[in-house]
Parts: sequence; C-alpha cells; structure tokens
Amino acid sequence: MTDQVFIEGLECQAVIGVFEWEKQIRQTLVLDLQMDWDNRPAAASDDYQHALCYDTLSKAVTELVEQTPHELVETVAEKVAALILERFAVPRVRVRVAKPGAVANARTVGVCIERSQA
Ligand SMILES: Nc1nc2c(c(=O)[nH]1)N=C([C@H](O)[C@@H](O)CO)CN2
Repeated sequence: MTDQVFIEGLECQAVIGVFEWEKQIRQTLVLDLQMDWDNRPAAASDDYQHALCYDTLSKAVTELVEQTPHELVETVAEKVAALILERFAVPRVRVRVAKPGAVANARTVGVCIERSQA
C-alpha cells in the first residue's frame, strides 16, 4: 500500500535549542509529514470518517511542538512521530523537522526520521 496523506511546510513557533539564549525566545520550525494511509475507503465512500484528517493532525502536531520547550530537533521529530503513530493509528510516518534560522549560511538544517507501528 503506497497511499499517503502529507502535510508540507507546517510552521510552528517553538522554544528550541541547546543554548541559553534559545530558551528565552521562540524560533520557527518547519515540519514536513508523510503518513502511510489507505485512501481508497475515503475515496470510494466520499466520507470524511474514513479520511486521515490533515487539519486535525496539523493542529495536534502544532500544539505538541509549541507547548513544550526542547533542546534538539531530534527530540521534536521523535515526539511528533510517536503522536501520529499512537493517536492517529497511522502504520508508518516520515517526519522532517527543519530549523531554518539555525545556520546563517545554510537555507535550512534539520532531521528526517521514519517510524512504524511496533
Ligand atoms: N543535530 C543537531 N545539531 C544541533 C542542534 C540540534 O537540535 N540537532 N541544535 C543546535 C543549536 O540549538 C543550534 O540550532 C543553534 O543555532 C546545534 N546543533
């Protein structure tokens, strides 16, 4: 099954970073999310109940990322993946967390992970 639901460029304002000055401010994190999901039942029935709602998912992820301070983008990626697997019963998720302000002469930096149901 290769169907997916995706969310690209989800901007969150997070307390994120290892340095003391970073703990005093909010910085932008940009998330790209790809969820394996069988889209055929939703398409066949045209019924929202069968769809993985990208709006609900975006709000849940934003709340998670913005409500708690973190030092590492790696931690954010793991927590986001765990939330999506557990709360939304997604079989496999890919999470990319970019921190565009982190390195002055790079467009962006960050991490990508892929996690599946145990
Ligand atoms: N692999 C990582 N490297 C670094 C991180 C990170 O979260 N993961 N964070 C920092 C600092 O917070 C940096 O973003 C400040 O500019 C450095 N390296």
